[in-house]
Amino acid sequence: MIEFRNVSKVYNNGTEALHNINLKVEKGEFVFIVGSSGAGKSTFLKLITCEERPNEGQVLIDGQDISHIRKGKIPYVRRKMGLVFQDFRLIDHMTVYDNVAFAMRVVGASPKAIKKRVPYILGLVGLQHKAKHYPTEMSGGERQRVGLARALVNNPSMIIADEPTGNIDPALSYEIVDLLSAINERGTTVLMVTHEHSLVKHFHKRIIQIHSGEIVADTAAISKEQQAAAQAVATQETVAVDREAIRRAKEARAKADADAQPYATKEFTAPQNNDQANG
Ligand SMILES: Nc1ncnc2c1ncn2[C@@H]1O[C@H](COP(=O)(O)OP(=O)(O)OP(=O)(O)O)[C@@H](O)[C@H]1O
Repeated sequence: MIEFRNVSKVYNNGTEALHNINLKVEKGEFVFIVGSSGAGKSTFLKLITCEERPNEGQVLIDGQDISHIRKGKIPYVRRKMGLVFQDFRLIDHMTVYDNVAFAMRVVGASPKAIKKRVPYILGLVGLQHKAKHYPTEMSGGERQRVGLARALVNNPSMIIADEPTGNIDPALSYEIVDLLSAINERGTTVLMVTHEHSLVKHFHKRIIQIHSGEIVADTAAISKEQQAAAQAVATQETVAVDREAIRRAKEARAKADADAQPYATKEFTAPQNNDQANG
């Protein structure tokens, strides 16, 4: 579980990137983080990965306050996380297999464990047949699947992805988010920053919108009871759910959809067309 308590981040040059952020992401959630360029999205992720520290407040991972954690302890926190980057960050002179195996070697996995695990993970992302290829011989979508395999190989409890589809063909972006969804369904928490409103519209996930360092929308702002009832409605498991709860759930779902709607329309703008969209 990830929790932000009154978190603010000011960079050394005086830029306040985040202001008084409060939120919880429960284990197993899938969250899109959206917002215009400079809103504070990457800073938000960097506070989770301990790349940056907050000036105020606390960031908790599974109940552990990591805001002032000692440098030597950071690798232990990061082992809970699989990181996926916009620019893939693969090692070009290593094969796909070795790129993924390398992530296991650095945490001290045995050769036997590596030999067993890497082919399994490559199978999971549909790349077992490309194990001997080099990243430079692959498409952007395939490279990002290698990036996902590397992020997953040490069995993290969460995937932190900063614009993972930013450098790939829009059609292939869906494949990547499909894969992230499948991974999420197996219990891994997913946090994904994106500028692609079509993805956010297509995949019905929790959406957190950051604007000028503050959370201005969060579609999870419905009660647990309403979420459970909404789920029951969606799966027709209505036996134990009373009619009033169902009605409230439907209302909550409609409100959540309405809240999510701006992301599918002109109000949610990618940074490259900000001027156009705002003008
Ligand atoms: N290392 C840094 N030093 C100083 N200011 C920074 C630093 N990193 C980010 N900022 C500033 O903090 C604010 C938030 O930046 P951040 O990178 O978190 O935004 P973002 O929403 O991820 O933007 P983008 O979508 O363009 O990646 C911006 O004003 C940015 O210029």
